[in-house]
Amino acid sequence: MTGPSDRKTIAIVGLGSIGGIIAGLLRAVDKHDVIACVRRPLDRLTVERAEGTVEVPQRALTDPAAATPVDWVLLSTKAQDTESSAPWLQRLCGPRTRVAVLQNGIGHAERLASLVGAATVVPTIVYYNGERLAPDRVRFRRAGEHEFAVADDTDGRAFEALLDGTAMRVRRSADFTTLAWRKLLLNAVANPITALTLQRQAVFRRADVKALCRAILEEAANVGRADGAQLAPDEAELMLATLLTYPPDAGTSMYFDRVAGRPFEADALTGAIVAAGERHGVPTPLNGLLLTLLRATSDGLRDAAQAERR
Ligand SMILES: NC(=O)C1=CN([C@@H]2O[C@H](COP(=O)(O)OP(=O)(O)OC[C@H]3O[C@@H](n4cnc5c(N)ncnc54)[C@H](OP(=O)(O)O)[C@@H]3O)[C@@H](O)[C@H]2O)C=CC1
Ligand SMILES: CC(C)(CO)C(=O)C(=O)O
Repeated sequence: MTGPSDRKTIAIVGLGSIGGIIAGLLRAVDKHDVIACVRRPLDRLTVERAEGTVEVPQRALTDPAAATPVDWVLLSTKAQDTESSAPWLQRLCGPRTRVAVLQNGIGHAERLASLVGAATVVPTIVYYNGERLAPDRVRFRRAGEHEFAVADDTDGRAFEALLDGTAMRVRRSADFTTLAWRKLLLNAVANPITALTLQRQAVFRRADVKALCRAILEEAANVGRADGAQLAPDEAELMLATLLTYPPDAGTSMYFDRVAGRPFEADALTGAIVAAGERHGVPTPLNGLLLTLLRATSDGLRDAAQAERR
């Protein structure tokens, strides 16, 4: 049972697919004070999910100057928007604040180190699938046995406790690096292929796409092993099998960016694999090719959006 002293203040920066879902579910349980840190006003949130739709009022701030230090920040912007979240982090972080990073990719702590002052960074792996249907409406799909993974330490346990009552299942692991690489492998194929083909996950049912994914995954897994991840000899095959457990009509975060004409999270995902390959002397021709295509497509979307605004 939550006592008055267990009630925490939680600020969520990045109220999109992933942040909208966790904000809505935390608010519904009402064990903590949830503040949405947003760029446009928001007073309600609806989360669609298999167990039933949740509709909650939402307290929101639109100006970082109005924010004060909180117990927890949940950062769920795209990785490339981390820098632009700095004014929020500056106001929300104090020495007793924990900043849980709800972003794909590896190296969360390094990405955040210069932005959080004396606060503690808590890396997380997000397994659920989110789709933003409107600024105040998100769709939540579970994928696999857990919604999150964290390190099995004091901060990881505190994150798990924070979500108590939300029905979010948190895996604690003594080998966070391996889990982070496994998730990155999934993103190495799921995100680029859906974004570049402009198709939802049904595209992974094609034999030619599966063969391509297998080759991309084998290359990326070699990099992960060199980076310290304990990956199985048949990790590529395992990841492909995991990918095929997603419903064919599920999208990916990068697919939604393509549809909306937003820049891609290319450098934090495929780019992280290529960069780690360079560091360890492991060749990455396929991931390198994907990275070039992603960057070129992403820049094209940005240029088209700018031209439309003129
Ligand atoms: N979607 C998914 O299924 C999954 C996504 N992830 C990862 O989760 C992270 C978030 O992805 P996702 O939720 O899909 O992304 P979205 O694009 O849906 O949401 C990102 C949100 O960040 C907000 N934002 C960006 N910059 C700022 C800023 N400076 N201040 C305040 N808000 C800001 C955007 O606001 P605005 O609306 O104003 O643009 C938007 O609401 C990514 O790292 C992604 O890879 C992980 C697992 C699954
Ligand atoms: C694994 C997947 C595809 C789940 O939504 C994801 O992490 C993303 O969309 O970024």
